[in-house]
Amino acid sequence: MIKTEGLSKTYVTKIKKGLFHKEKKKVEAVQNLNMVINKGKITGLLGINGAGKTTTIKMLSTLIEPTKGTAIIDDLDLKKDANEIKKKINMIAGGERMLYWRLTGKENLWYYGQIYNIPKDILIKRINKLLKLVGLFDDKDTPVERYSKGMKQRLQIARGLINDPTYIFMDEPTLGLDAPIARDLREYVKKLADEEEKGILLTSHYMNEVEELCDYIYVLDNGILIAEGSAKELALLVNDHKILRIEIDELSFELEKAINNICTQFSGEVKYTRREQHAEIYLTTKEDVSTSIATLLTQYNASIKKFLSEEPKLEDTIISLARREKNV
Ligand SMILES: Nc1ncnc2c1ncn2[C@@H]1O[C@H](COP(=O)(O)OP(=O)(O)OP(=O)(O)O)[C@@H](O)[C@H]1O
Repeated sequence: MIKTEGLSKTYVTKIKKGLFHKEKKKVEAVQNLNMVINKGKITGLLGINGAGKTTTIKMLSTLIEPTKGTAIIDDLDLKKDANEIKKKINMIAGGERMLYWRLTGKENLWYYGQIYNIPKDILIKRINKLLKLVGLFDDKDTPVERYSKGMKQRLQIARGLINDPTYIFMDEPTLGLDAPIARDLREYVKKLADEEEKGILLTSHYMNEVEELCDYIYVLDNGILIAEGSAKELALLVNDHKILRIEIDELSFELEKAINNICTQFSGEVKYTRREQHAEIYLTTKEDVSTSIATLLTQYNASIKKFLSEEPKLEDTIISLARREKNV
């Protein structure tokens, strides 16, 4: 298990003021973060741009030192045991960084294996296993410059697994990939947690990806942890209304009046749109009124074309949470 304890990072940069004067500027990128990452689970780290996600991953990967606080990784302390921790972790970033384009896929993995001092016989077996895992075995002797975007990204995953890490930090792993390739990658990520028991920390701008993959989510805003929970739990924190989207063949004024009554009763709002062939009803209420509305539609013999009870989207939730913090 990884447990961060008051993990914090303040960047100090100098900005030019006039010709000869420089002023120090402090950015509190991450403040007092307490978070848990379990083995065999995918933990999400979300936030709008500049929230502190990459900084958190860089600290956990021992690339930058925390200003305050620490993290305990199994029994090791991030600040004191960085060398031991490096063997247990790895980072997978989106994009095409960290790969050597003139080397083949296999040579890239060999190079990174050498950095970790992995014994030759183990490394050969592991490289073959990883190339098969990410579906690149047949292309192992092709230079990376001839790989497609998706192939490069799959090689990134293999590179991130070369030291057989217990914990993997994935920063936007599907960034810029086409939908089918991204879907395949999500499958790999799921497999790593479910079948290989890896503990994964994932940041992503794609909300559907986070909703689909993450067991537990932490939400950062301006470096501060503002919420945590499963996607459903987070949605419940801000979305206190339910949405019903209905389409019927014909909307009589009596039925409209009856729906209005229910709506008033449950402090809701309703919008009607009459079209040539059908009518649309968009209803938001504090409580779930789907059963009452369905009963009403049956009573009035309405011919129902669509009846959708919508779940609040995680993206709306994150934006609402961030707004709630700023009181806007
Ligand atoms: N090396 C640095 N020096 C100074 N400030 C930095 C540095 N790196 C990041 N920052 C600042 O720290 C804050 C957090 O940045 P970080 O990159 O961790 O956020 P993020 O959530 O990953 O953002 P994004 O989604 O845009 O990648 C931002 O205000 C950023 O400008």
